Amino acid sequence: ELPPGWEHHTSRSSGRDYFLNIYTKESQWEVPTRPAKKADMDKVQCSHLLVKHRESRRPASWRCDNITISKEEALEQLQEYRRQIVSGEKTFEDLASQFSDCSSAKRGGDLGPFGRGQMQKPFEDAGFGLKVGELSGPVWTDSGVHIIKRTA
Ligand SMILES: N=C(N)NCCC[C@H](NC(=O)[C@@H]1CCC/C1=C/[C@H](COP(=O)(O)O)NC=O)C(N)=O
Repeated sequence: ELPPGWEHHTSRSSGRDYFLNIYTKESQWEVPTRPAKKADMDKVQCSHLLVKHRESRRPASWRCDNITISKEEALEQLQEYRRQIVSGEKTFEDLASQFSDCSSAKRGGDLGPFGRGQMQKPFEDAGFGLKVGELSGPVWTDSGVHIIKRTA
């Protein structure tokens, strides 16, 4: 008998049993011993690619200690990254790791889960407005201009 919130499945490829959390859709090989955790609806998890410009609140980053490009130039760069992601030429994580002006670049842009009140408002509203897996258009904050991917 499984704890509540789990489904018992058999993997088609390996024939092994696995267990599916019916709330978060996460699966695991280990037999669950505790009830499945529900999605923490008041939090979202997002990754972002930030391009800073000379009017950013902190016009510096791990990539560049004095950022002088204009807002227009930052937007052009960001739109090119977005095009490459949407076309499938590049992955979000690759471009964020290489080009994001946020320290989260080291984690492919991942900011971890956050609730309301933590991020600058335009970023928060964009993140909470995305479906899981969806990619935002350009989002402006005092930090610069971002594209955001909601991951959970
Ligand atoms: N909770 C988590 N993971 N960290 C705390 C985030 C604090 C928050 N940060 C932001 O809103 C900017 C925009 C979205 C992401 C973000 C990242 C900024 C961007 O770079 P900066 O303008 O700071 O140089 N780097 C770190 O904070 C804020 N209220 O200022």
